[in-house]
Amino acid sequence: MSIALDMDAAKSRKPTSSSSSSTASCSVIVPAFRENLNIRPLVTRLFQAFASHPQASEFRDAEVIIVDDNSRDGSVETVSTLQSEGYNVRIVVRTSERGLSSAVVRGFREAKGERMICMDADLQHPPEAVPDLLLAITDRKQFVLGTRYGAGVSMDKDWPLHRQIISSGARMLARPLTTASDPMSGFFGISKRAFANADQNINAQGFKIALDLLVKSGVSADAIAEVPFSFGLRQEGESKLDGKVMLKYLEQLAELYRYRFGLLAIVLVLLLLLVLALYVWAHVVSPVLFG
Ligand SMILES: Nc1nc2c(ncn2[C@@H]2O[C@H](COP(=O)(O)OP(=O)(O)O[C@H]3O[C@H](CO)[C@@H](O)[C@H](O)[C@@H]3O)[C@@H](O)[C@H]2O)c(=O)[nH]1
Ligand SMILES: [Mg+2]
Repeated sequence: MSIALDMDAAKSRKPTSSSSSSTASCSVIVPAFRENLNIRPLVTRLFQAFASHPQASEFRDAEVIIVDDNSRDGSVETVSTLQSEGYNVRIVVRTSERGLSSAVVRGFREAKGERMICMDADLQHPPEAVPDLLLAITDRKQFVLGTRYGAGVSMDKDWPLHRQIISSGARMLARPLTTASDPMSGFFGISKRAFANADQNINAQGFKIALDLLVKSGVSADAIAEVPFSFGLRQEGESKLDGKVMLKYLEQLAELYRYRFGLLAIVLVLLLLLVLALYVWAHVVSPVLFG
């Protein structure tokens, strides 16, 4: 078996496909770093979900692209075995770049599908929800967001409290940029066309690529579909989110505020600071000084 670095390791078809793999109606992009143990269950569950969907023919040519940052943990070999079993999955191994968002962008650029989904490798995003997410991308809805805050869905009760708090804070800070309920979600989809609109301006730092694309693709609020899903627990391995990722998010926010509001961003920040100062004065300083 040959391992191609920074290029497709190989290609093949999913077992039930009878059509050419040179075109794909749908692409599923999976950023992955040290996810070998999750790759087989992810890929087999995805193709099972396509095959058993009432509109299975829509997914005849579906492809899965794993964008791996040189994990060297057996992921390439696992993909190769899956290919030999007939699954239309390939792996891009990047050797000179690192990072979740840039991996996703690379996958979107490689994708053949008109409709594209991004999902994590660790099975926190249910593969069974992918067909409906893909179908939610239409001419009118160019963006689909898997949301953890919709009716009837829940965060896994074991998701750590500190992650829930960080996530809510991050969501609040993004409010001025988008009306979407869960712009922090790593489970989302975009049409090739909307992605092309954003491509020149993407900031592929950090983890929050959906937010960047929401702002830069210029999709209007009514062109965003939302599909609730239950956010599960990572199956194998460890989360890669750390303090550095959170800092990158603040940098990204500053850039997006500038992008969206220009000079007004500075006024907005000053206003926020003023409100904060007034609050501190009224609730902390004034009671101490004047009783
Ligand atoms: N190629 C590549 N993939 C990466 C990298 N860092 C993380 N990934 C992959 O990106 C996916 C998500 O990484 P996790 O480390 O599992 O992130 P998380 O803490 O669970 O965060 C997820 O949920 C957040 C919402 O709470 C999302 O905001 C975030 O984007 C992500 O989906 C996994 O498939 C992981 O292997 C990287 O540097 N390179
Ligand atoms: Mg995870």
